[in-house]
Amino acid sequence: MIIAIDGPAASGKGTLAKRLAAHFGLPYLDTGMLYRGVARVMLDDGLPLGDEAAAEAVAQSFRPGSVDEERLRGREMGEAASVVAAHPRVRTALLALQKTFASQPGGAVLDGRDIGTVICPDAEVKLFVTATPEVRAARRAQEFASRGEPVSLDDILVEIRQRDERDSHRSSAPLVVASDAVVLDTSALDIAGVVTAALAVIAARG
Ligand SMILES: Nc1ncnc2c1ncn2[C@@H]1O[C@H](COP(=O)(O)OP(=O)(O)O)[C@@H](O)[C@H]1O
Ligand SMILES: Nc1ccn([C@@H]2O[C@H](COP(=O)(O)OP(=O)(O)O)[C@@H](O)[C@H]2O)c(=O)n1
Repeated sequence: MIIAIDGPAASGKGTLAKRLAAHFGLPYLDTGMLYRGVARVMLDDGLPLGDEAAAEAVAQSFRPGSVDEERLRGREMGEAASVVAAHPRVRTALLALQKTFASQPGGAVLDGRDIGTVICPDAEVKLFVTATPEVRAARRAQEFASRGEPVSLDDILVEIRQRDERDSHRSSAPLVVASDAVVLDTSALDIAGVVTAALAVIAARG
């Protein structure tokens, strides 16, 4: 079974994806880490994020796990990832790796922005996980604070809105709800509630 999870920043995609992967014993790929990784290498090498050809070259040789995850989770990395992710050639360069991961025997869980629309259009289960920008900003602010990176809630809200805007309006694989996805609004749900709702959707799909 392939479970495709998409949604905007800090909606709880990764949290749900990990829980479902553990529940069903499936491998899990956080595809956002690929774009964060490409952006990290660009920044480390002093390359401008807007240079599509350079970003494509980095993406073509990028190996998941080659950059310490801690260096990908920082506040500026979500924004930087969203800039390189808007380059069509970067998306093409990362396509095969994601499709190969998804085609493992037994299936897989992937989360990102275009899993149900581009990477796994035939996934048995497609979930679009969302929450209000205010709730998502509060969750992310708490996450940064617990990592020792305290931030202003207002600043995080502005950043989340900017990222939503860029991810939803780019020409290549924009963030949209797949026509056959089930939308899970997690604004008023705790993590256990989201997992229960997702398992109910999966059970209903047989
Ligand atoms: N339903 C929820 N209620 C409260 N906090 C949540 C919920 N889902 C996720 N979180 C927390 O919100 C933050 C962002 O979640 P995460 O799964 O990383 O989101 P995404 O992968 O969509 O960016 C994390 O700190 C996570 O623990
Ligand atoms: N499948 C994906 C995954 C991420 N991305 C991009 O990568 C950025 C970071 O993704 P992420 O999933 O790690 O970000 P969060 O939702 O965790 O904040 C997003 O804002 C997107 O621009 C994408 O374009 N396609």
